[in-house]
Amino acid sequence: MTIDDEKIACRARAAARRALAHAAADDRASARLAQVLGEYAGQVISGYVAIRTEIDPMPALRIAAGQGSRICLPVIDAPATPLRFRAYTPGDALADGALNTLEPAHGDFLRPDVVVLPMLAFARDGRRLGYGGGYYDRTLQALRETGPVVAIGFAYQAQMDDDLPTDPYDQPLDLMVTDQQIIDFRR
Ligand SMILES: Nc1nc2c(c(=O)[nH]1)N(C=O)[C@@H](CNc1ccc(C(=O)N[C@@H](CCC(=O)O)C(=O)O)cc1)CN2
Ligand SMILES: Nc1ncnc2c1ncn2[C@@H]1O[C@H](COP(=O)(O)OP(=O)(O)OP(=O)(O)O)[C@@H](O)[C@H]1O
Repeated sequence: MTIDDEKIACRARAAARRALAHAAADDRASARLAQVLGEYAGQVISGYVAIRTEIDPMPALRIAAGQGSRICLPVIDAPATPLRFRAYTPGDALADGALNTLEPAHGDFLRPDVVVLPMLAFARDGRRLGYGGGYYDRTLQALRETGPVVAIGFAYQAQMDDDLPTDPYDQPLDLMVTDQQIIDFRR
């Protein structure tokens, strides 16, 4: 199998585990994410609007907004380009974006200090696998080239896969928050 085929197989397995975890979800993961985001109170924090069975970061983002953080959401400009981030107040209306996503139609473009990002699978060492668009890989690479940024993965523990295939361009996570634990890969 090529690495691309291995990624496709790993995505399919992780999606099935994620769907099971999503059906049984409680609010433990949200509480953990809110706790971690509290350490970045007052900073610019990017979230996402959950699609399919992704774990929902909005409850924690609302709490972060209440702590003086500015929230933003990813906006797709074009295929194979980094995401941009638009200011967002939790509860505001969203518009249809590309690839079945929802995104802010207006608002300032911000550079996030913290990026909370979804995934299909992660490994215990901070590697991550997304849907295959390479959007977050390109985006984190660009952000890391221009200054500090903290990449926080948010997922169900069931999405862990230590054997997930990785390429040299895959951008690692700094922190991982799940329904069961917080892992800091920086130490
Ligand atoms: N919630 C969320 N927002 C996100 C991402 C994500 O993974 N999750 N992204 C992370 O990169 C960016 C968008 N990238 C995406 C890449 C692929 C698909 C995707 O496979 N979508 C479809 C197929 C859509 C179509 O072709 O119409 C699907 O839901 O099956 C979605 C978003 C930015 N926003
Ligand atoms: N930093 C980068 N610069 C240029 N191309 C990149 C970069 N990162 C990834 N790519 C390209 O993006 C494509 C998809 O990458 P990959 O399969 O690793 O995405 P993913 O991690 O599953 O998705 P995402 O990052 O959107 O969550 C690959 O063809 C890869 O060549």
